[in-house]
Amino acid sequence: MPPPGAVAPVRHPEAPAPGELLGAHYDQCFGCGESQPYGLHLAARAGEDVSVTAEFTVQPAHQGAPGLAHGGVLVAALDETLGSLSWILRVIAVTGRLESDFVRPVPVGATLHLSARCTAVDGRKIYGSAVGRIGGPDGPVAVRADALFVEVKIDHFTSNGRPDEIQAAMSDPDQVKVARAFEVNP
Ligand SMILES: CCCCC/C=C\C/C=C\C/C=C\C/C=C\CCCC(=O)SCCNC(=O)CCNC(=O)[C@H](O)C(C)(C)COP(=O)(O)OP(=O)(O)OC[C@H]1O[C@@H](n2cnc3c(N)ncnc32)[C@H](O)[C@@H]1OP(=O)(O)O
Repeated sequence: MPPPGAVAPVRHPEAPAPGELLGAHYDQCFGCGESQPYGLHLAARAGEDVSVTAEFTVQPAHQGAPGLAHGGVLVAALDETLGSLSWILRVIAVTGRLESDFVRPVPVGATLHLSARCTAVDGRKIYGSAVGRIGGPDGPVAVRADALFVEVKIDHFTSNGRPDEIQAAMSDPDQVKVARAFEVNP
């Protein structure tokens, strides 16, 4: 729950337009990267205000029980969708806390229709909620989560990530472009 002093989130003036595909923030990301064979390959789009939508189809590699998605994978999908709100706020943030409810089992082959919105901002603390529905964008809720993200600087990654991957990312012009987009924040 956001504290009493929290304010409404503000859509960044240069945020992608509603409906625009956001693309991967890192090609090796388990959530959205194209280069992760068993990743979620989650594709997120900008929504109205400070919101996003995303889809993820459960693959056999994502099973927990026979024919059912692993709960941790579903939480990863919620986390990734919430993280994509960064593109709308133009702020780099990492998950500090994520509380999830599993409401319905999600079979392999099902597409999870996700939506997330930022509910409040309090300094570096960013609050958000997400749901995942099955059977269609208006289908029943299968999973949901409330989260607190904390704004960080780029050195959160460069100081803590394994040097091999950091060096590879910093020498990839596409990756540097993504990082730069978040550095200017009026
Ligand atoms: C060159 C390569 C660049 C690559 C990246 C480039 C660009 C990225 C761009 C876009 C991103 C787009 C999409 C991202 C999509 C998905 C990603 C998924 C997100 C994740 O999957 S990300 C991984 C999991 N995540 C972590 O790996 C975090 C580990 N963690 C920490 O790194 C620290 O823990 C941190 C930074 C969270 C805080 O540390 P800190 O020292 O900076 O700040 P501090 O502790 O003071 O907290 C400040 C205020 O938050 C409150 N607070 C903190 N944690 C709380 C909790 N759990 N519950 C309640 N309140 C909490 C405090 O109570 C205080 O509140 P107050 O100010 O009121 O006192």
